[in-house]
Amino acid sequence: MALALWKNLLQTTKKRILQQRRLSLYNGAHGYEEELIKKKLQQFSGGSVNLSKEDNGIGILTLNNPKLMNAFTGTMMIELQERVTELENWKDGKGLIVHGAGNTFCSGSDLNVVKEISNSQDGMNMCMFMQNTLTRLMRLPLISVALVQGKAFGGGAELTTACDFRLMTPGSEIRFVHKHMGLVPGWGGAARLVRIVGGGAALQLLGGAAGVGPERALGLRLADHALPNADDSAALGEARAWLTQYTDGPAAVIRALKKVVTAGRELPLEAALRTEKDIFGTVWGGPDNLQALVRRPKHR
Ligand SMILES: CC[C@@H](C(=O)O)C(=O)SCCNC(=O)CCNC(=O)[C@H](O)C(C)(C)COP(=O)(O)OP(=O)(O)OC[C@H]1O[C@@H](n2cnc3c(N)ncnc32)[C@H](O)[C@@H]1OP(=O)(O)O
Repeated sequence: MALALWKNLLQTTKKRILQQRRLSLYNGAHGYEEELIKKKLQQFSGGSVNLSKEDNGIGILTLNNPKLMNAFTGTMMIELQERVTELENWKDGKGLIVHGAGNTFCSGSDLNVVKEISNSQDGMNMCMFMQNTLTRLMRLPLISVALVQGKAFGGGAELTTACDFRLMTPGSEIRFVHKHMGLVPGWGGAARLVRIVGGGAALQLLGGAAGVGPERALGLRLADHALPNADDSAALGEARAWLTQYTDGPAAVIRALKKVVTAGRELPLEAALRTEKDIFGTVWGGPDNLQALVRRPKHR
């Protein structure tokens, strides 16, 4: 009995590790040394990344380092990875809101950390670490929203692009400041930005390194909606209400919807079609489908 349980646990753990590898971009074959960079990042502590999972299937991910405008310390990068793993294992989840504490989003990497890891090996490992985490965040079977209050600068701007939608409050600003730091985005922000706004607008945003408020962001299709309220809890409530219009419904169906969109977004057409077929197979004839057939709703 104990042996069977142990074997089961081993198998589940192996499956989970394999799944994380499949969803990640980099491994040892790419010269990526995860344990090395985690050990390094662990030295730079401060702030936290918190997750609360609500009964409505919406997760609230909070970047919590308001003293530094929610800049990412080393331990926050590690905590973000841990929270993403938690979300991958949350089978009832349907949506996710990413926001910052204290009425602001995130001012990127903590510049004190950047200075300490400015050598090439640490820089490449940190870049791969954050790309892995943000790619897994983007691929979660949850409809995700970045709630941009205050400033989303540098890596903070990059993080917004790993969400499906960006909502902006009055006075908020997304700004790719990398040029002024002698850098280009390294957390996958450029590749994702091109897919969101197109190559021309991405070059304007990166080359100009200027702040973009809600109105211009809506025009560029960088933002999906402007919220009326800048106040912390009111904005969170409004973001929740906005997201609920898309997450309302059975978890299995909402999660399957996000998966077919991820496939369409990332795969060549034939592979995306095959994936869509496989995901279709998971809901066809399933409980939600059979119940709908009994109800026979009219979609007037
Ligand atoms: C690979 C790295 C790259 C990436 O990941 O893509 C990066 O992200 S590099 C970091 C890019 N971000 C920045 O350069 C932001 C720098 N900060 C600012 O421009 C301003 O602080 C602000 C964000 C516009 C806010 O200005 P303001 O409202 O006037 O507040 P303060 O400047 O007084 O900020 C309060 C406090 O927070 C500290 N702070 C802010 N951002 C960071 C940061 N990224 N790293 C470290 N510390 C940060 C700021 O220094 C203030 O602290 P004190 O000086 O102790 O008061």
